Amino acid sequence: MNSQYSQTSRPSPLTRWAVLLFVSMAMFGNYYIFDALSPVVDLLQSDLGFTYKQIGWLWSAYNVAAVCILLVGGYIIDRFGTKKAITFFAAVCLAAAALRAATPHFEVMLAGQILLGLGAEPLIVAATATLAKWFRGKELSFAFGLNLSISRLGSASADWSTSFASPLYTNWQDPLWLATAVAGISVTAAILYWITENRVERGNYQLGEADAPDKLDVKSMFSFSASYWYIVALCVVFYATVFPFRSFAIDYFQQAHGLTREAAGLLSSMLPVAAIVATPLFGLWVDRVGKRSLFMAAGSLVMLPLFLMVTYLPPGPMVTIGLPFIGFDQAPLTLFIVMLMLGGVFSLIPAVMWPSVAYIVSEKRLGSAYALMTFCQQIGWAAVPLVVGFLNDKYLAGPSNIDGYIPSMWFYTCLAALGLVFSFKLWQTERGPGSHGLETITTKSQL
Ligand SMILES: C[C@H](NC(=O)[C@@H](N)CCCCN)C(=O)O
Repeated sequence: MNSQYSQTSRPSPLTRWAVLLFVSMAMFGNYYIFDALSPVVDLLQSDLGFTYKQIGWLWSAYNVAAVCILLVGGYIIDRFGTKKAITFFAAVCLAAAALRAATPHFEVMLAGQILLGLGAEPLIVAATATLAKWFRGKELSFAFGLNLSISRLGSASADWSTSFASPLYTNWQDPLWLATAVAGISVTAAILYWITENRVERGNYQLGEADAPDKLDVKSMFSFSASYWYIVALCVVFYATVFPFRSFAIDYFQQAHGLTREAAGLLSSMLPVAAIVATPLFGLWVDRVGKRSLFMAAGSLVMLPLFLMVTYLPPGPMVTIGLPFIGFDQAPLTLFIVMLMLGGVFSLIPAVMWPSVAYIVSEKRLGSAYALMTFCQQIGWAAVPLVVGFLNDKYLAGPSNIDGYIPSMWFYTCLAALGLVFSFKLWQTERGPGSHGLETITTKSQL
């Protein structure tokens, strides 16, 4: 791969890290906009009379749109290049955020979420392609880890907005306008990346081409190995559990556990906060020791009891949670521990799972492999909020009937159990003759 680059004419490391910063800022905005809906769930209900089912639809609309665009997103990125694609998709996200904030009508908000799905997921794909282009043969995994950390900071900031922007939470609309402003950061960062890459191109530096990263190759998609499909299956159930749980978490902590919005936001932010710190560290660790499928199985095992723990365990004493500059509040110890554990799993599994595909699939099919994996992920992730919204409505979940949340917690647990089965099957396969080296390949073994 390095042969693609002319070593004498490569851009400086400073330029590379500047590109990482700009692309990561674009991702920061992307993740913030998506997560900004969670802290206003109760306001959408009280101010606008939305049901849980409608709110479930708002999230699922994002995924349905993403599924559709993923079929052509790779082509758009390849055809127009990453700098134009990132800027274009960031602008789509900005328009989506504005549309979502503009009117109290459910249909308009739904259109905003659809537009967000059309912009946000291809932006993530384009960002991955950019990192591959700029960091291949260099610090690629580390760059991915840092990129994911900054993205998660976007998610955490949306949760923290319940504290640092608490005056906005007197109505459903102002927090969504704040998200629109953050989308402006994404567009600005994308333009800065465009300018940087233009300068590099004018300076006759060579970047090499990224692989076509996420173009869906229908013909070859069914010929991947069993290990690949176990990873895809784990990816589907893992994200179909964690992302919807996160989407409903702030409201759930408020309604079922009586927390203030600030405390619920802080508690929910434990998930991305843990991931910000731990994701690159887990990546470095796994690179050193291998044992990737074992790590995935261990993560799935830790996740299994967590939703039942928040449901059935006594809340325990109130403890102070929070961060300097963001704020502090009180939350039950049990919830705090569960969120930290979930944060650990949310760091471990993505840090191991996505790079593992690169060991299983040949480089020239990596784009199709990631596209297919993301495509399947979106379908699972689209379906679950609908089911959870349906269960919460059916069992009349709310502050006066907190048992109404139990069915959805069991539903998450069943998904987590499936994740454990798939990761265990992967571990079995990778310890046998069908192994791809997930357990054995380490940075040392590749020297
Ligand atoms: C790396 C992975 N990203 C995804 O799964 C994206 N397809 C969706 C992210 C949506 C967050 N707004 C991750 O974040 O773990």
